[in-house]
Amino acid sequence: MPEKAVDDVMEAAVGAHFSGLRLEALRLSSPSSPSSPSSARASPAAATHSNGAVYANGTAAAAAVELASPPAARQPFVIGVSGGTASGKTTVCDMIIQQLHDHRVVLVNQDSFYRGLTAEESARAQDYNFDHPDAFDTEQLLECMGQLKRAQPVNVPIYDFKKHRRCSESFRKVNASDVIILEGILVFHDQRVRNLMDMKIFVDTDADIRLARRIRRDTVERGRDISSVLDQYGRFVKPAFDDFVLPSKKYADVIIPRGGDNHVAVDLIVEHIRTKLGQHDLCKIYPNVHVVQSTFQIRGMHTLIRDRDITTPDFVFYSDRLIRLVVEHGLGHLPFTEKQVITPTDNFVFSSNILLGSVYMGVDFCKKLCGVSIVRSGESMENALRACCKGIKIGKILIHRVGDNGQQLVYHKLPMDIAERHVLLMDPVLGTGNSANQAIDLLIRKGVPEDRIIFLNLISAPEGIQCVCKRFPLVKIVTSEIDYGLNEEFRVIPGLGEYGDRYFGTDN
Ligand SMILES: Nc1nc2c(ncn2[C@@H]2O[C@H](COP(=O)(O)OP(=O)(O)OP(=O)(O)O)[C@@H](O)[C@H]2O)c(=O)[nH]1
Ligand SMILES: O=P(O)(O)OC[C@H]1O[C@H](OP(=O)(O)OP(=O)(O)O)[C@H](O)[C@@H]1O
Repeated sequence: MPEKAVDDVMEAAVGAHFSGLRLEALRLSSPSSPSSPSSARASPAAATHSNGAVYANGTAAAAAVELASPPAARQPFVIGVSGGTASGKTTVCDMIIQQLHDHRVVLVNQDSFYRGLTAEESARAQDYNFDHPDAFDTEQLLECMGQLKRAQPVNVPIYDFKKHRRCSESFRKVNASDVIILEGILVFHDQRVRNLMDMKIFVDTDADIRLARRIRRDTVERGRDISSVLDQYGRFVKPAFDDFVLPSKKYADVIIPRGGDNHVAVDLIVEHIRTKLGQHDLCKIYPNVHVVQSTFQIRGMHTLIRDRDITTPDFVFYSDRLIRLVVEHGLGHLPFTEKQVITPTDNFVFSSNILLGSVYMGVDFCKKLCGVSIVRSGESMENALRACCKGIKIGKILIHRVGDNGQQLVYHKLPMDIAERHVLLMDPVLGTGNSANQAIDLLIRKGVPEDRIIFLNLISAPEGIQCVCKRFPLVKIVTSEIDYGLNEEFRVIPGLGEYGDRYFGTDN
């Protein structure tokens, strides 16, 4: 916490009561500690790691170990879509892209990797087998897909179906994305290409329908006459389908009959992809980590509060909206009991001719709970909790990092009977996890069972999640976004800067 902010809290604490609990002790930067928030984190007594980064003592050392290996960027989800010629692969891909509108999705066509014919081959294009695996430059395809999987942009070649060759000067720039769809007649043929895929879809459409479509498409869009289309079909397209495409169907995870007409299949596929995308890899490793399901609204609010140029009132407004969502989500992890109520709407009982209200089978909220905010930023979450849970008791924890020896002292004011309550611990930013671990440690020493603590925050660094989950595997973490990682100054990146300063307007 910057010194100015510390003074403000000190001042406020002199006579202030928070939620009926008097704040007795505070977490402060010591006078000797530098006012810069970043240096306040890495104390002079901190250990220097072999990579040159400096880490604070205590539990931060655990985070330091994690920092040794940079957080893995989230890998894109790769979907392979195969099927015979004109089976409707493009339509299926378009439908998936449309339905995944709140994610970044890119389409890569295997067609783009046609080798392109030499002048000699071009002169006899009617004798060239475009449906054989050798017609594609699979090495280049693998290279491009590898780059995209590493979240790097690539230049994909552009193939001209009329001239049977690549446009040598122009490329299509494809950016890194959440989802990559690789589509083509032979994308399941090569095992190395298959291995890149998280999901394989085979579009299965009757051969006569495909042939009819192919005739229409090749004559209208690709400048060919019917007899050449039928000749190519009989000599190359059908034999290659039988020899290469159909045998690769066995690798598919999902087979879609009738292609793009099959809306139910596409809906189910999209639902599955959504679930997979919603699960950050860390959520798979640590089942107690929960990320609020992303929507355009949530991403829009994050875009606003992360923008360094946003005004303080707007920062507060959109933070509050996000906090409310996180709090509601967190409350959803509390235990409940079943409860029935009678609604005012009459329900006719035939046997006795009596009108009764209708029965609603519901649940009852957990009563024994309280909030605990980590001062100062955590206090920004108190109103949202109060708005959801009328009259809830809220305690405070303030953590002080003593400048020279890195030792951390924790002062607190907590409800007397906290050991009997479920605790919603609040702090908008989970960085190294050091503050959260100190707070959780204190709660456990006060008798709160580990599995009754739910830590609510807006953004988490993977390092913080690992640090908390390793030490307290039963604590639930509820967050609205997991960021890329920490920088050398232990700040979350991309992050949102000094949350407390921005929220309370102490950032000048
Ligand atoms: N004559 C000719 N045919 C080509 C050439 N390049 C590719 N093809 C054909 O293009 C076909 C591949 O495209 P398709 O899979 O049918 O096209 P698509 O648009 O992805 O198919 P759907 O979306 O499933 O309708 C192969 O069967 C090849 O025979 C070319 O330069 N000349
Ligand atoms: O996970 P960590 O690495 O411990 O970092 C997270 C802490 O940093 C922020 O507080 P800050 O020190 O900026 O103080 P403030 O909340 O009082 O502004 C945040 O609110 C957490 O308390």
